[in-house]
Amino acid sequence: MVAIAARGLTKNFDDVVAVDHVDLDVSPGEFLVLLGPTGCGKSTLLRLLAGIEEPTSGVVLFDGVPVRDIDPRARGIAMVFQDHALYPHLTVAQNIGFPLRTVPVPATDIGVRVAEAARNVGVADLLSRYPEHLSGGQRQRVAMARALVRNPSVFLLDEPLSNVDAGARSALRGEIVALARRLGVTTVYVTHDQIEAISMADRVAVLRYGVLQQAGPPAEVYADPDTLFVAAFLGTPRTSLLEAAVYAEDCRVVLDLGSQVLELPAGDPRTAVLARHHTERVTVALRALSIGARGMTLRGTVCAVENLGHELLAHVDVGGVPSPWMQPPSARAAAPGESTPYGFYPAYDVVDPPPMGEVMVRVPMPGRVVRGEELAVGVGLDDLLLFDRGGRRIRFAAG
Ligand SMILES: Nc1ncnc2c1ncn2[C@@H]1O[C@H](COP(=O)(O)OP(=O)(O)OP(=O)(O)O)[C@@H](O)[C@H]1O
Repeated sequence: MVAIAARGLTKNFDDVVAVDHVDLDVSPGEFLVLLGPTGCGKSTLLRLLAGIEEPTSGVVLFDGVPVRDIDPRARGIAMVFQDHALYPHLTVAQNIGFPLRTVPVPATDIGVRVAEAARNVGVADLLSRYPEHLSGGQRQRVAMARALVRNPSVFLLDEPLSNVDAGARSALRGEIVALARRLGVTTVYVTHDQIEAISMADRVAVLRYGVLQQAGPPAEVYADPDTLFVAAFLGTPRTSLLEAAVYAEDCRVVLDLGSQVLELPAGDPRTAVLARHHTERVTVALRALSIGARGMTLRGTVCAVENLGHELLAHVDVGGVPSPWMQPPSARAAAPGESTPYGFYPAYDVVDPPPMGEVMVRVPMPGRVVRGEELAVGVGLDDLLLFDRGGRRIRFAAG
């Protein structure tokens, strides 16, 4: 098992800073997921970690040794990409065994290793087939077996499931994690899918414009985001972002949302911390709320209801001012596929605009809520994630 470390890792392509002073450690045997929107530098960072891209500055270390000083064959890296790129004229067995052609392995061992790799990824019964007779998921399994047949110590995967249909994808997620654990390989997995990241990672590292925003266990990064970007990027249903001004007077602190205010509980030491931000504009990030009293109250009108089967999701217009961070590409007449200045595409795009000035409210089944209904929604102090104008978290706890 190998420990991977990035130190001050930077990669420029002309005037594009694809990876910007990244410091990151991946422990031996860890499953780390690089997460971020398209163009944020995930693939470039992965290639830098593999030593196949030369950094503009900084270094990648494998067990303390610069990866560029290690002979590529001795790095023990297996890579899997989005386009599994199998050889169409070779059978599954021949595809899996292909990397062993260049290593001194006795012919009898090749068969054993191919069979073992195939078994590991669940394609042992497909060995004599050709790639054209495989489903997308099966092809990606074969690509993984081909990568693993050399018994690597580092496994690097770049969006391996994006061409796999939704049904096979969720099964493969679990299998990839189980496989990486069983083989004890240090794994770095790239995705722009937050659900994939959260469900697979030991730790998730969120990137935006090449800058590492936060790295930590998924539950921690989700619940305790350091930046507005992380709060907005992680969350299903999407996190609502509302503009507010802080107003503090004596021991009273309110968040002025424009059409209504949230009065924070007086006397709570966490409230006192916020008083230091008197008159500042902040962004309030709210994950889906639930019905019921929670100290503070937001009032609004139900403007849409989604039936998710196990619950209803009410979009409640609270008359808030949507954060400028959330302007969709349509607001700037961006070309399809273009990212916003904040890198939100594809999480927020023209077809599926973000909830503007709304909050999401979960209504458990059997529940009833209809469009046009007035709702009073409870908000607890712990529900509020606040960010300053630079998108940095304002924490209630002192320090
Ligand atoms: N070889 C290259 N030459 C010039 N610019 C590049 C090159 N490779 C990447 N870039 C740019 O660097 C930035 C990061 O690209 P990268 O492919 O690493 O992002 P990504 O997060 O993996 O995106 P995606 O999810 O779309 O694959 C982008 O702006 C991209 O256009």
